Order: sequence, then C-alpha cells, then structure tokens
Amino acid sequence: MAEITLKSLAHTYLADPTSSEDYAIREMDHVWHQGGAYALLGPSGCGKSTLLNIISGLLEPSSGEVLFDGELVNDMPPEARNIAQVFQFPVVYDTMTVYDNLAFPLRNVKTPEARVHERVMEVADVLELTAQLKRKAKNLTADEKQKVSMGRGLVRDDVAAILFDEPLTVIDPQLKWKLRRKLKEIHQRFGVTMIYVTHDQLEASTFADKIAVMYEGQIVQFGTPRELFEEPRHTFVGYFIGSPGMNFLDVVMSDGRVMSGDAELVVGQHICDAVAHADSSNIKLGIRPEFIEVHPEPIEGGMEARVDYAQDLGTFSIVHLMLGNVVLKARIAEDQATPSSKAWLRFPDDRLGLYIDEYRVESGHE
Ligand SMILES: Nc1ncnc2c1ncn2[C@@H]1O[C@H](COP(=O)(O)OP(=O)(O)OP(=O)(O)O)[C@@H](O)[C@H]1O
Repeated sequence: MAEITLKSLAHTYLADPTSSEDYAIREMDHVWHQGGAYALLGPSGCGKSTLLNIISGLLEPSSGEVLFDGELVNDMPPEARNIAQVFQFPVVYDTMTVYDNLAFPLRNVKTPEARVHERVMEVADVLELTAQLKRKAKNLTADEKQKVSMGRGLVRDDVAAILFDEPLTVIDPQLKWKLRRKLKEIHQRFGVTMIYVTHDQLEASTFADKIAVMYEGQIVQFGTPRELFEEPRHTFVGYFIGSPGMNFLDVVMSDGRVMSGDAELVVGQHICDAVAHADSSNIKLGIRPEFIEVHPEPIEGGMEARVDYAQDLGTFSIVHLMLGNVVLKARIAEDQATPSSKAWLRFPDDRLGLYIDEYRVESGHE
C-alpha cells in the first residue's frame, strides 16, 4: 500500500498546447492517503481516466511528478508500480477457468501455491464466485465476467493501490448496488487504497469516504459526501451534487441593495459587504433547494415569489419558483404545506454561499 502524491501534475494530448483548455489535466497537486476509499467523480471528458492512467503508469504526464510513498515513479513502467486496475469492460482470459483467472496476478509474481489458493478462495467468497471457480470464463455472463475482472484486481494484497475505472458500467442495475457494498466491505477487510472513478454521485457516495470532484481537468473539491453537499467549494460541485442541484443567483450591488435580476434579496449585512467589495463581476449566491425556507403566508424578511408548479415526488415535493425573473427550486417535506400561487422565501444566513469567479469565498458568517 502506498500514499500517492501528485505534484504540479499536468497533461495534454496535444503537441502544441496554447491555453489551459488544451489540457486534459490542468496543473494540480493532490494526495491520496494510504488505505483510503476514494471516488473520483466528474462528468464525461473531465479527465478521470487520464488521471488514473497517469497513476498506473499507462500514460506519461506532460509535466509534474507522481510519487508513491515519497518516491518518484514517473519513469517506472506500469508492471513495476504494483497497481491493480479494473476497467469498464471485463479483462479475463476466456480459455482459463475462473480459478486460474483469479490466480493469474498472484502466479505472475511467483506467489506460493498455498497462498494463491487461500487468496483465490477468499476473493471468490466475497464476490460470490465460489460456485463458478471450475467454469471456463468464456461460459460466464457479462456480469460474472466483470466480477472475475474485479476479483483479479483484488486478489493481490501487496499492491500500492487498486484503481477502478467505472467498473460497474456493464453490470445489471440490481447487482450494481450489491457489488458497490461488496467493494466497500472488501476495502474495510483488506484496507488497501482504492480509487473508484465514476460519473454517478450515488455510486461515489456509497463507496467512498472522500470524493474528489473533477471538472475541466482539475480537482475542484476533495471532501466527504457531506462536505460536498453542505459546503460546495465550487459552483460545479453545487450543480453536480444533490438532486436537484444547488440554486445559483447572479448578484450585483445596486443602490446599496443586493439584486438578482429584478429581485432584491434579503441577506445579512456581511453578504452585502462581501458583494460590495468583490473584485469581480462574476458574483453568485448559492443555496440548496433543501435550505430555502418556503412560507405560504407573508413573513418578516420573506421575499415574495410566484409558484410556477410543484412536483410531488412522494416523500417530498420540488417547488419551482420565480423570484422576480429568477428561477429557483425549493425542496419541501411531505408534511409541509405546498404553496399554490405565491410563497414567501427566506434564505437562512448560515446556508448561503457566496461564490466569486465560481469559487466559494468565506463571507464571514456572523
Ligand atoms: N488518447 C487521447 N487522445 C486525445 N485526446 C484524448 C485522449 N484520451 C482522452 N482525450 C481527451 O482528454 C479529455 C479527458 O478525457 P478522459 O477520458 O480522461 O475523461 P473522462 O473523465 O475519463 O471521461 P469519460 O467518463 O467519458 O471516460 C477529453 O477531452 C478527451 O477527449
């Protein structure tokens, strides 16, 4: 097992990059601590696979350093890095039995047969493959093949880390959930560093203790699922995490008032001061749909809004609102009255985030 450090790492696939947009990985520093269960979460094309391939050595970065336990590994080939990688699609030897497939990575490093047997049986047990051990891999279903592929990644206990690149894509939805829990269990049992790539927030938060959210080649936040939900450091994290995502209101200061579109916002003095002193014209206030207070009657400090419509989703409703010409979504619990045409909104001070140039700034909550 190892601590993996990325120092001033950047990668471009172009021969002559001219701007930061030409980089699949924009310069970053990051540490994956030994033994952690991590997710690398982000939309398609943000650079997740590129980053994994740089860690495993399949790809050489354009600049920067990759260190395992402080040792520079940039020039080390993938086989010497001791990294197990599980890909989106199964990598199995069709003509071998399941047992031999699972044993392969161990025999490859000359593990004694008694130990091979012990580990194969242990991994087969966790992945519920024991009954299939004697079958040829070519006769397995796609789900079973991917389980074998994952097993091959998990079977060695001396690896620096195991990297999973969207490993459950081909798995039947019902089995997906079960396998995610299994992976978590395996992590707890074996304690190896795991980095799990996905574009699915649910998948990331069921597996990982900490999630790195990637956007346009950068890790914009690294935190627990709760931190990402409660204090998104970047507007992208706000949009991407949560369902629906965070509301963001473009704001400006006008005659001493904080305005969003044609609506005056009722916010604390420290927010007014921060907006007034911001050194940018890209200023947003963010608030999660869960944290907007929605009142059916006028209330002190309430901002009058029009109710467009409400979606009843069983245990809660999503109310679509217009505050002046600004569209907002609020989430209301089932036991709370859903307003029909008008509502009065309050933004609790401690739930508001101020974002300047897309990054959250501390606004000095009182
Ligand atoms: N071999 C390559 N040659 C050129 N450009 C590439 C290559 N591989 C990836 N890219 C580009 O690099 C960027 C990052 O791609 P990458 O595959 O790392 O993203 P990703 O987050 O893993 O996406 P996905 O979830 O779709 O796999 C994208 O713009 C992609 O088009």
